[in-house]
Amino acid sequence: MPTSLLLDFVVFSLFTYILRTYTASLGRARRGGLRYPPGPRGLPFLGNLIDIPQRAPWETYARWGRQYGDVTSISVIGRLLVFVNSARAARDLFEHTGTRYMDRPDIPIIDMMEAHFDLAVTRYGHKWRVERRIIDQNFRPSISVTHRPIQTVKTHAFLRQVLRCPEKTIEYLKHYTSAVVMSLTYGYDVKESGDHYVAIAEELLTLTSESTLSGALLVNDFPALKHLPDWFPGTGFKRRARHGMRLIDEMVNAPFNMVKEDLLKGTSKHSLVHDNLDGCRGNEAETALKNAAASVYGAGVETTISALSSFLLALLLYPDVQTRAQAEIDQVIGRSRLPTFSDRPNLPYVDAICKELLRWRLVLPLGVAHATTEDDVYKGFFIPKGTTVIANTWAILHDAEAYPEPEEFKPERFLTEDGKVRDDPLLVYAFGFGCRACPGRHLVDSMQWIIVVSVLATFNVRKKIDLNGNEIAVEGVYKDARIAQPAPFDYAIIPRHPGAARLVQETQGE
Ligand code: HEM
Repeated sequence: MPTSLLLDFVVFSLFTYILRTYTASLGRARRGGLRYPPGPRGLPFLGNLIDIPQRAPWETYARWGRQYGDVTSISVIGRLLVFVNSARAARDLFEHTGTRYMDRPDIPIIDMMEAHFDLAVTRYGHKWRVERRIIDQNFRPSISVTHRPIQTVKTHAFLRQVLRCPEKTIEYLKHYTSAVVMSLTYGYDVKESGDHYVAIAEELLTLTSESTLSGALLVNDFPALKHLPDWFPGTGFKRRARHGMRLIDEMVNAPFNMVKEDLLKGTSKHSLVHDNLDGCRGNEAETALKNAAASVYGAGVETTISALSSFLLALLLYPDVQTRAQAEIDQVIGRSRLPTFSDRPNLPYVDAICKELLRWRLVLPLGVAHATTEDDVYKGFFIPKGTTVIANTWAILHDAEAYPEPEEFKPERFLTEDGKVRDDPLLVYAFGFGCRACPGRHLVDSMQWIIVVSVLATFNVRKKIDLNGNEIAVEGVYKDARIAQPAPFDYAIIPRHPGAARLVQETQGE
């Protein structure tokens, strides 16, 4: 029996390969002799599967970009992948071609989990437009301004937590991010530890992120595998998919139903769901709202935590940055009050730190993969409909010509000679491209700024001292993951002066 199933698998895989090769040959007919974008030569059948590195793949793709051209392609088991390695090519493909590059690729494990609630993986079309509109309307700049009071209250709660237990600062940064997002989306106050909704969402995000990493699951390259029975060796991905479905059901429905119940009881607070439920007519509209709300958590929390964790790391590795920012804050605000959003125009160096944080350790070095909705020809190379197109944002924002010494954390690169904040045309690509660009970018802008300025105003972040009185070295290493995450590192964080601790304590009861 297993032998016949193994045979089935081989037949299915060959079928997949032949189908892709056949589709490619149709493509060849359509492309009238044009070649695919250049790239490294692959092996028969596997193509470039073994050329995809597990560590920092964006560096390899950038090298291919220098070797073969800004737009490079490889083939993985008959599937074409295109990498975009320069700002100019990204503009040409993503901004000057309408919606031709605005689809998402199919990912078999995502289909198996039925994770289509998530806007970030939703194919371009009606469902995407409806759910995207809900998020755009609730996070556009004029609405984002109204989110500031919640961000300020949650920031002060974070400062008090750090004062009480500084060694848990990273944990509290995570709490701050989910607290802001859950409050804006569902009007829900996240518990300080062991929160059910946060635990479910975190488990699901880890599961999907591990399952979609390149090479992580064979089923993503051989979709035919999903037809194997559950007991067949190596089909653990099926259990994983079923577990994912259960988590999704809980993550999408539980907080949404909580708001509905609270509305009936008259205890619901203002939030994205609360404010939009009234206008919901019918099941389809309600599902769209439910999906949009869950997408905000799915796309907004891990990404923002990544940027804020890199902030602590940057302060440890670049102590001069901390000193200069604190001097600016002392001069503009003094030491007798906490910063507020109205101080922002007078603190250009703090703004420059926030910009450099988005560039230095990119939250999503390869963005989120796009796909083509129709055939295209770029500079004489053929890119067929359905091709996965990956923007190498890391290569764009680490280009040494645009950003000298790109690996260094240098906020001053975002200042003009007379100390004003410089408008940088490329940084926006940290949030993606065209109509798929991140709808949460205005929220991030204020959520990140208020934490950065408040920490700098009240605490000193220093290297931790070991039992022998020596500083513990900080390597600044990142884990291998789709969303950048610093590997655990040691730090000490102490109030800057006695008055700072008092200011933080005085926020109790807000
Ligand atoms: C530092 C924090 C963040 C970064 C760097 C970031 C970056 C990105 C990027 C690169 C994309 C893909 C864009 C593309 O396909 O070209 C994206 C998509 C998305 N982001 Fe963010 N994001 C952040 C925070 C947030 C927040 C707080 C929200 C909450 C509203 C959010 C909601 C979304 C959604 C819903 C999508 C999917 C958009 C679509 O496919 O149409 N993000 N983000």
